[in-house]
Amino acid sequence: MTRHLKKAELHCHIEGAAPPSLALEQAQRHGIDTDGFIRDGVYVWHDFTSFIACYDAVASVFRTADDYARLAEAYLLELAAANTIYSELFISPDHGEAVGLPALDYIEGLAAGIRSAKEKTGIECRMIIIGERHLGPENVLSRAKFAAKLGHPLVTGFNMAGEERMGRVADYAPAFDIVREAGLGITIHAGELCGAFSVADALDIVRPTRIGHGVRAIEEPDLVKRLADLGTVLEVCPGSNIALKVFPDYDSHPLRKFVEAGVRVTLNSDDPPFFHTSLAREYETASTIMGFTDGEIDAMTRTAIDAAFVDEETRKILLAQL
Ligand SMILES: Nc1ncnc2[nH]cnc12
Ligand SMILES: [Zn+2]
Repeated sequence: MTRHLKKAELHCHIEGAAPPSLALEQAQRHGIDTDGFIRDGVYVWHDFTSFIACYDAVASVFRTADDYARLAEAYLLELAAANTIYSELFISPDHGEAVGLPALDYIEGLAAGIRSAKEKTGIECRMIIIGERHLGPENVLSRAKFAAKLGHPLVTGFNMAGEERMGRVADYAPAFDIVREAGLGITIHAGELCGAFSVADALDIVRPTRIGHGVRAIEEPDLVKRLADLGTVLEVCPGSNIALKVFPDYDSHPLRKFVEAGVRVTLNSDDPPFFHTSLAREYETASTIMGFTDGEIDAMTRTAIDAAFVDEETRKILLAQL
């Protein structure tokens, strides 16, 4: 039982956290037909490409700042009810803009939801701006420039997500140079759809403190050692990896091997309802299926707080709660 354990999450995409019930309500409110992407109350996709198409369709039912406030608050209240003290949300203003919602309104809507959840439960939350890799280097660069200039107290980092098989990390290097210069925290999706070379590229070129997934680094023992030596934190999302068939089953999942090799790891849900999971379920799976002790799981939560993109005063307050 992990119900009693304090929890923290570094890797969850906000549109990917929308339960189908909320997406259906939103679709009804805006008169959008959901037959193409929700069937029998379940999101419809079968591989990474169709997952991204489904994600984009779900995102399109959130159209106003209030819609995004509602979504962020609902997700954070669910996390807080599961004993979660900290959440980092990946936000992609490109999804707002795709339905005519300006980036600043998108962010202010999310911020309102975050503030409301904090008032109700005390949960602390920060936003990480996403550049979507499949929108191309120019798009990611302009999103990085936007993030660097924003100066919003709740926006503390930058990440690149999306289609990892498109281009090489080097194509996106200028975007990361800009956000690094601006002092934002940096994390990047790598080693999920692509192999160890993608994680090595990320380390060489982006020099992030954290990597989203990173799990396919396991294919290269020297790279695993490099991650351990550098202290790079992996945002591991086991349920997502199984759902997307990065690994066939939990027995083949490398989380335990990373821990044994001294790599710093955290537990995350990624896009919970798409993958029939939740942060609470990831914790429970780590315990009951992957065999981690409460002490080992607590250590992952502590690692998440240590690696969180927050100011040191907030980190101290969060650590004191563990
Ligand atoms: N698992 C994932 N990998 C890459 N991009 C994503 N966007 C949302 N979920 C993602
Ligand atoms: Zn992700």
